[in-house]
Amino acid sequence: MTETALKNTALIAPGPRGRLLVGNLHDFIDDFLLTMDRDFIAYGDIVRYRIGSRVMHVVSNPHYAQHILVDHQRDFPKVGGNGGLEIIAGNGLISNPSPESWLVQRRMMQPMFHRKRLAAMGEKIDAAGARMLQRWQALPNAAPIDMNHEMLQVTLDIIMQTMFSADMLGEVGKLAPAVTAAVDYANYQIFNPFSLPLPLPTKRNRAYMQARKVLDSMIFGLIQQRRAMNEPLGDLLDMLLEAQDADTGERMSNEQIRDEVLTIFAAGHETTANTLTFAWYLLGEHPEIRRQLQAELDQVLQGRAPSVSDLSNLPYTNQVFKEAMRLYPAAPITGPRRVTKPTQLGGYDLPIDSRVIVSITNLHRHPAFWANPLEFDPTRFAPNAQQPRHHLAFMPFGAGPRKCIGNNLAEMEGALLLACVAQHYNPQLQTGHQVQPEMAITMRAKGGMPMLLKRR
Ligand code: HEM
Repeated sequence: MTETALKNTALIAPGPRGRLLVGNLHDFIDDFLLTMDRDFIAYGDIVRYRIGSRVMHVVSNPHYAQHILVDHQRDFPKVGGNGGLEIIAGNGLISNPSPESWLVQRRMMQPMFHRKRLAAMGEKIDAAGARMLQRWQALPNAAPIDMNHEMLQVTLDIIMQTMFSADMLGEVGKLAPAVTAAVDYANYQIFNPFSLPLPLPTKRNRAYMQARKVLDSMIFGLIQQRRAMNEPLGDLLDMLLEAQDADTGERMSNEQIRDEVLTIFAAGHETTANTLTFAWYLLGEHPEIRRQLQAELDQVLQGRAPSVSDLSNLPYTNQVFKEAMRLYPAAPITGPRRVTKPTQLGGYDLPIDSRVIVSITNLHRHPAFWANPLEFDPTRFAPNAQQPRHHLAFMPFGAGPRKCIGNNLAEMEGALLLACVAQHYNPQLQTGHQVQPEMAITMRAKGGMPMLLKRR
């Protein structure tokens, strides 16, 4: 069929009615995750929304994800100017909307995240896990903790260790609270599109500007200090400084390095921490699965501390982490893409210049691709149990050229931290707490995850 013929037969996708001027914005602000879930059940794999005057579709089918993110990705570039992560990461890899300059950046950064290079950082990850356990040893049995806070602390420790070498960690201690303040501001901006512009000195704006100042001066200081050193330290900062465009030999400017450092900070620790937090909740609710995980750890490790090099011998541990990512993907949607060519998906028209988002949450729970989709069952990922399903029915790290660059690091640290904790503890949700996921740039547990840290 020609494009014109396609257009003539296209239908407008179903979706909830919006309000007069703002369209469906209020649904997203009220509860983004609930809206996506409810409308998927009510309307199906493509749902049409209106945000102000702009049409946006949320798609929840792996075939459509393949079309948008992989096969025709050039026709669906990532959109800039959305606030959110861009506020922190500027022109960093995750938020750069220009396909040309993004490609140069991606080629420069890809080798940093190669499995072999990351394995060389394994000791730093092992050490961060050991530090967490040491901290916990001082607590009494069944001490009440916020598991989300604990997981954020350890993943931040890992990203600090791998990004900056240990001798600089004292200096960068101030970085973490400034990143948290900037992420809070970015999150507020997403759900409050009519908030007062930055130059106006509101309390919130001033707090953000202050955090931004700390981040800039500290990162530029570290870059300057490192450029003056002769010895490479082998951390991510070194790799950013050394990264070169293979074709032109060009290196990154200080501003670009600052943006990439903040991108890796912002994209690289909360995601893994939130996944682990939900994994502890799931394991607490399913003691039989936790016991199976512990049996594997006991058998393979024989009581010694786990290390990154053990992970290839811990298949069930890896499966548990994957299944937690399936049920609670830390990035529940892809960033919005712009439709630049007349497109039909599933018989519905996606108009030019409209936006399209892939719902990772809905793909991961799609009843056509998963048996008992809401059940926590790590054996779905056992090598001998792979059901014939579309490979994008599970895509916690996205797909296509803009797939997560940190996926290997996330899987490595996720499985290692699961092993570290499960070897010694049976964390249990505190009685009476209702777990509710919420969207805050990443998917996180609303109000944290109050648990009792029971020793095994
Ligand atoms: C469980 C942990 C993680 C999850 C679920 C996750 C998920 C994702 C997803 C879905 C995307 C694609 C977004 C899109 O298509 O719009 C993405 C991109 C990205 N992620 Fe992750 N991520 C995780 C961990 C990490 C880590 C550890 C790092 C770095 C240390 C990282 C850095 C990035 C970057 C830089 C991009 C942008 C890639 C590009 O556009 O070329 N992520 N991530």
